[in-house]
Amino acid sequence: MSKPLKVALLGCGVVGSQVIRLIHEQGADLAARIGAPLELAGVAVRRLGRKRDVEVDPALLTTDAESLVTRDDIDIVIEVIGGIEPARTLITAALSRGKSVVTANKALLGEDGATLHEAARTGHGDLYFEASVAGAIPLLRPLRESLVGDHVNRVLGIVNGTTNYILDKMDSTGASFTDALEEAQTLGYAEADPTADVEGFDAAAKAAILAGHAFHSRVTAEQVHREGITEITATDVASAKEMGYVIKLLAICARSDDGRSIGVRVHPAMIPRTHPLAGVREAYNAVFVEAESAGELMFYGKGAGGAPTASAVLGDLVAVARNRLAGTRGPDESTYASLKVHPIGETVTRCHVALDVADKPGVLATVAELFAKHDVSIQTVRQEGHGDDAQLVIVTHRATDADLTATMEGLRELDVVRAVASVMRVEGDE
Ligand SMILES: NC(=O)C1=CN([C@@H]2O[C@H](COP(=O)(O)OP(=O)(O)OC[C@H]3O[C@@H](n4cnc5c(N)ncnc54)[C@H](OP(=O)(O)O)[C@@H]3O)[C@@H](O)[C@H]2O)C=CC1
Ligand SMILES: N[C@@H](CC=O)C(=O)O
Repeated sequence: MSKPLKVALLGCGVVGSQVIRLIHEQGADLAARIGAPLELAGVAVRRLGRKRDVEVDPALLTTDAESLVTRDDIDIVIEVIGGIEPARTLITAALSRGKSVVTANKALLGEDGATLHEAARTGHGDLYFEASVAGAIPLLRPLRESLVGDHVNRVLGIVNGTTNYILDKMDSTGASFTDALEEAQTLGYAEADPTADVEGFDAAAKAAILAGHAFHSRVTAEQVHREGITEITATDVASAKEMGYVIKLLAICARSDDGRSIGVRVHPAMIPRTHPLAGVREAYNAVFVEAESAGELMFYGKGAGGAPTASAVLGDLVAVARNRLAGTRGPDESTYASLKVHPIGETVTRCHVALDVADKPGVLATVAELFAKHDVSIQTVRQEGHGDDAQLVIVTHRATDADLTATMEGLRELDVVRAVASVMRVEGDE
C-alpha cells in the first residue's frame, strides 16, 4: 500500500457533507480500490461554527480556501462550493500546481470550462467532473471514454430535477406552476431562489457540458438556446395530456443534417406519452444518447441530492487517485475538434400550435396558405369547438426554427386568427 493521498475539500454543504461521510465510512474499501489510503487534510467553508450534516474534525475546517489548495502536501482538491468565483481561481490554482481536481460545478464548466481544461493540461493534473451533469448518473465518462470511438448524433434528455418535479406535479395533479414550485421548494428540490432551475440556466450549463463531450467540441452555456418553464400554464399541460402528450423541459444537443454543425438548446417540449422520457417522474433525470454504431442508449437515475451527487464525486476521486499513483492522466479535453454551434434559427424542429378562430369558410385555407408561404408543411390539423369559439390545433412537420418563428409571427397578424393560444415544440415522435 502506498503512502496516503491528501485530499482538500472545498465546501461542506449538501454535497460536501456527503463526500466526507463516504470518505469516512468507506475509507478501508477506497484504500483497497486505490492502492493507497485517502486522508482528508482540510475542509474550506464560508462560515466556521455552523452546524454541519456530518461530523468534521474542527481542526480541519478553515475559511482560507486559497492557502488550503496551494499547500504543497495536497494531492487532490474536491471543489463543491459552486458558482464562478472563487471556484475558478481555486481550481486553476490547484491545477497549475499539478494537483488533481474533482468538481461538481456545472455553472463554472458551462461558462468557462476551457480555462479549467487548459490549466489541467499545462499543470499535468486531472480534471474530473462527472457530478456536474445529472448527479449520480454516469454519463460524462461513457461519452468521454466508452463512446469516444463512435459517432454521436444526438443527446436528448431531462437534466434538471426541479423542473421535472414541477412539470410532473402539474401533469399528474393539475397543479398550477406556482403551487408545484412551492411544493418543490418545501421538499428541498428547488432553491429559495429557483431562477437557475425554472429559467433553464442550470439545464443550459449541463447541455453545454454534454454537447462538448458528445461532439468533441467547445460549447459554452451562452451558446445554448434557453427557454424556461415559467410561462407554462395548467391549461397547456392539460391540453397536452388530452392529446396524448406530456410537457418536459428538454436539453437537446444534435448534429445538423449535413453533419457540419451542432444545435444545442433547452426548452419545454411536448413528447408523446408513449416515449420513454414521458415516464421520467418526480425529480429523476434521464438522457438518451443516439450514436451511429451503438444505436440508442438511455441513462436514468437521480440527478440531484447530496448522497447521489457525492457518489459521482467519489467515483471521480478514486479515478484521479489511481491515475496519480500510476503517474498518468485521464482523457485530455483541451484540444477539441471544433464543430460550430449553429443559431437556433437553423435548428430543425416541429411545432404544435393552437389558434382561436371563428368557424367559417376560408379560415383554414388562409391559415394553411400562411404555413405554405413560409415553407412549413402541416402534419395534422384538427378543429375543436364551433361558432365563435373554435380552435384550430395544428402540428407541423419538421421545419427550421426560423421558418416556424416567421409562421407564428404571420399568424398573429392574420385577420382570421383571433389569438395564438399556445405554441410549443414537439419532440420524440417523428
Ligand atoms: N445539491 C445538488 O443536488 C447538486 C449540486 N451540484 C453542484 O455541487 C456544488 C455544491 O452544491 P451544494 O452542496 O448543493 O451547495 P451548498 O450551498 O449546499 O454548499 C456550498 C458550500 O460551499 C461553501 N462555500 C461557499 N462559498 C465559499 C467560499 N468562498 N470559500 C469556502 N467555502 C465556501 C459553503 O460554506 P458554508 O457551509 O459555511 O456556507 C458550503 O459549505 C455546486 O457546484 C452545485 O451546482 C451538482 C449536482 C447536484
Ligand atoms: N438544481 C439541480 C440539481 C443539481 O444539479 C436540479 O434540480 O436538477
